[in-house]
Amino acid sequence: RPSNFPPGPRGLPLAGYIPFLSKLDPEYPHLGLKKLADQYGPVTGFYLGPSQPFISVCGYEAIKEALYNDDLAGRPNNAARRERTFGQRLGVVHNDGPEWQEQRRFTLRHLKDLGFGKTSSEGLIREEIDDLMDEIRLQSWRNQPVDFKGMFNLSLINILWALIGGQRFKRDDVRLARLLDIVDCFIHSANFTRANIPVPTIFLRLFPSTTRNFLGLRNDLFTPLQDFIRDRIQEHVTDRSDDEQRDFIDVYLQEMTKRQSEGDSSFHENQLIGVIIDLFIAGAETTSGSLGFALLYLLHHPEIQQKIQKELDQVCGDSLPQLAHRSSLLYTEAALMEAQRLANITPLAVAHKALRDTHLQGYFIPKESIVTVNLFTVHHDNEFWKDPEMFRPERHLTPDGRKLIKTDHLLPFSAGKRACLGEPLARNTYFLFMSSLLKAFEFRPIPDRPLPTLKPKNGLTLGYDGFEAIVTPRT
Ligand code: HEM
Repeated sequence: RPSNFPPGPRGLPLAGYIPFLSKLDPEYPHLGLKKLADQYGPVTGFYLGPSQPFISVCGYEAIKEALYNDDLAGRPNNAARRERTFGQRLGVVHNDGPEWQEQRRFTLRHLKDLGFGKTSSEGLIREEIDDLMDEIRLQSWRNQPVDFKGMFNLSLINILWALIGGQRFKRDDVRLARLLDIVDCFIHSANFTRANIPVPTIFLRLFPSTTRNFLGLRNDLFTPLQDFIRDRIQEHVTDRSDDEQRDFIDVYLQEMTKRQSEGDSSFHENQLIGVIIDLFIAGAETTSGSLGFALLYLLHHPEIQQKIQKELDQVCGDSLPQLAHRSSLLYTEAALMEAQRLANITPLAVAHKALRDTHLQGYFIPKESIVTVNLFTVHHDNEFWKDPEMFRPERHLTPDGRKLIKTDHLLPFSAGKRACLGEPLARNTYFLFMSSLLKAFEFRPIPDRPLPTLKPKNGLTLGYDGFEAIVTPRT
């Protein structure tokens, strides 16, 4: 250990702390790392194997410092991660340096031009809400319970795919079902901390499935998704025109042509596939998990559901809520914030990496350290929230209920240079789906059955377990 390295457990020679990682908390890595913070302090350091430093950052002060230190805005780079994108470092989520900057800026700018997070995408989101409501009406016919397992993923992939590829899928499209399975299986078979263990490429080549299972990185699942995206890109190549840019693929292809004539360029077909896979993986499960957990909390708290519905009726009258209503729907907004705080969909964000030697809370952080920010510990900060385990929307409102309290103790999308790229779209989607569903329907638990569990399904993000509810139209 270099001098002034953060305090933490020693582990074994050569293996470092690897054998003990899963023992910290067998189910949830963020809870395991929190235990280390309780013992060693907010910045804890240990080694994965003989030479890979791992820094776990917990608590508001240390996390804020880490997120705004640009030296910590890199991403781990290992062979297992590169497998997802043809053995190269591509895309936005697992990239860094000038290539990441260029791809992130381009993606964000052009998705915004296409309506990402603006009112112009409201129609697109509304179309998916209408379709989802039809499905709920169909399932709830004659008071049958509605099954919410995987219910939202399809709508969310459709919103993303409309912006990226200019199409939407039907609910019974088998290609879509397969893509959704891939995303779900990849995210929920993964283990956040083990995924960072540096495994040499030779092991991946010689024992691919053992290594993937050990790391919890099932990159082999991506082949059909890559093929699907490549086919759609080829369709765009043949039928696109320079005069009309229908979607993100058109815009990207145009940039590719322009840049390639200029020589060396980070814009190429495999890069585009990497970016699209990132948008799918980062965008669908996170938003779907947020919606599922918000509904679950409201099944557990019918009085809060009624209060939201009362506000929706007062503000929106007979119509479904729109983005324009948002600033008047303060209680609804507070309840949605509270559900995000408690659900902790991304409790450890995405792993960061130290791009150069730096310091955090006075400790020395060596270049190439993997750094995790435990957002869960901010959302469950006893001192700040007082009763963090309680679902209490009022905590996000001033005492007279007339203003929302915005605080950076609520960080579902993280912060700093690496903050979520999809935040504007995610916020609008989350608000429009939840408010529309609650305006149109009442959600109740199934009588004589235990309330559905709030215990999250583990993985790279925390998901809700499938649940059923009685859904009745509101008059
Ligand atoms: C409620 C839904 C969402 C939540 C809670 C969420 C949360 C997050 C978090 C915590 C990070 C990691 C930040 C860090 O490393 O410090 C992240 C990164 C990212 N998110 Fe989201 N996200 C959501 C929706 C979306 C959507 C809809 C998209 C795309 C359309 C998206 C695209 C991305 C991308 C591309 C990154 C990587 C950014 C980078 O590394 O530069 N996310 N998100």
